[in-house]
Amino acid sequence: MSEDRRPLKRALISVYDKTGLADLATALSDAGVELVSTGSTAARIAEAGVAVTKVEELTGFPETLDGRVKTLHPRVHAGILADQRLDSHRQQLADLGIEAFDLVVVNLYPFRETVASGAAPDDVVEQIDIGGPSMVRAAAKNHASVAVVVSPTRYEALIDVARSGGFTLEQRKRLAAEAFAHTATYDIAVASWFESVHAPQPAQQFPAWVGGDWALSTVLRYGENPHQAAALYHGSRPGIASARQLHGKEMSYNNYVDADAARRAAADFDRPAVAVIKHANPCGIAVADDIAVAHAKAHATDPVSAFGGVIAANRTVTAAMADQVAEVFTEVIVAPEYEPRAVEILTRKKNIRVLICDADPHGGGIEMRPVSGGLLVQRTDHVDADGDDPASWTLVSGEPADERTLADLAFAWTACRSVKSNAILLANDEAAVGVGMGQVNRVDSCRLAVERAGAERAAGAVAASDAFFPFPDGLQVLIDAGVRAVVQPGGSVRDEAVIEAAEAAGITMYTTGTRHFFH
Ligand SMILES: NC(=O)c1ncn([C@@H]2O[C@H](COP(=O)(O)O)[C@@H](O)[C@H]2O)c1NC=O
Repeated sequence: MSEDRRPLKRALISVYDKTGLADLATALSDAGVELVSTGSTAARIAEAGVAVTKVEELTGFPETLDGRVKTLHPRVHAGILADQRLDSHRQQLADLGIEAFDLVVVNLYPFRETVASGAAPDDVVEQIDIGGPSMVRAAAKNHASVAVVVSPTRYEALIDVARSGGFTLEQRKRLAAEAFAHTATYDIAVASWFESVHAPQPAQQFPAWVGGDWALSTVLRYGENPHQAAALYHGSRPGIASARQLHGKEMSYNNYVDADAARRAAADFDRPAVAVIKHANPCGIAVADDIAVAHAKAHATDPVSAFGGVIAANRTVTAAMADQVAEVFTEVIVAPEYEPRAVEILTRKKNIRVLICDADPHGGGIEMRPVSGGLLVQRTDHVDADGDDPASWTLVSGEPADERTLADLAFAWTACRSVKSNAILLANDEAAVGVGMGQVNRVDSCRLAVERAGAERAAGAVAASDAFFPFPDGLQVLIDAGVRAVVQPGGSVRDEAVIEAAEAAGITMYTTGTRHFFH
């Protein structure tokens, strides 16, 4: 037996979640561990036919105030906190007639779940566990003497250890680290609820404090580049970090970034939509009545760039779409669902990563981006913001668009939102035909979009610009390429000159009054 291994002789068990409790109590008792427990935990252990001492027998004080005070007693906490390496602590316990604990098993009141259930504030407050975290923190602090277990997922290992002589110091330290993370996560949930929901400051749009709560999902092979170590963490909201992978190699750092961008792009549309992403930008995006048709159109935007792309669909992937996808080397496909036949088709391809993720990519309504020394927080950019509905647009040049042109403009305007600024997107038949992305001036984005489209597709296309044209030069590039209608936010000090250029060319131009920068 390792020197720092401490046998488990006496355990305090107080759990809200009784999963696996009877088996645990039976196994611990069989291994010679004496059990002390709170109200309904003790009742459940006794029901399993296992000897247990009620905590009130230990404290000589009844569990009171509707359970608000059960274990908050020196006889409990001295038993947890005594550093059993110290003669003085052992002596003091002996003088006080208190027995030490070697093991604390606690799980907490379901605070998060109670909030999620929509319970009334008073009921939520009642689910703030006080005694539980106190015991967990005390045991974690005293890991030199005590092992602490905060999750039923650890019971199996705990039983093995109880039978084989107890935890080593290294193991107790790991359990303590887990326990402190557990209570910290719990307190972040409580503090966040108080800050944002229970005690908001109406004069202030954003909370005075934001807590982070990220758990390691996996260590990735590497980061953006092979020399960068990287890992994936997940939070409490569902999203790409918790997507289910049905097939394919391990997701990479860049795969996650691109899959997130792809989902964001496809989710902006109500109709079936497909986005093909490369380096976080769409190289193809389209809508149609059928998801396979949307994919065929999105692929046709730029078949060269689609090679090695990341595809997101906002509908169930059909066998017809899967057949098309299987023909092109694709890194990742992510969708809310797949037809069984589509999975069969896709999983025949060795390299494609097939992901299911049906979480709303805009869920939560808040976006956070770390910057050095801080965090930028903003409300999520929504396509349904004022200005996105064509009915609210202002016709500033040319004839009002016919139905088809207006549908193409609305598509281009929405699709343009997922293109990194400066963004210009040319579209036809509700599919992108040329995308100019990420340029440091708008003229270059216009040139790029036209070049990508090619002369034939640019002529007669519509165009969307994510922000106003600061000069007529960018617009002129589009006009010269034969673009028939343009939608842009407007609002430049040179709007007049820009509108004049549109009028001189006789093209239709709408302003939206809303900008959709994306960095
Ligand atoms: N108040 C206390 O002294 C106290 N001591 C333990 N608890 C919690 O009570 C629960 C277990 O209670 P029971 O065994 O009655 O189901 C555990 O989730 C534990 O974290 C307490 N409850 C809340 O603070």
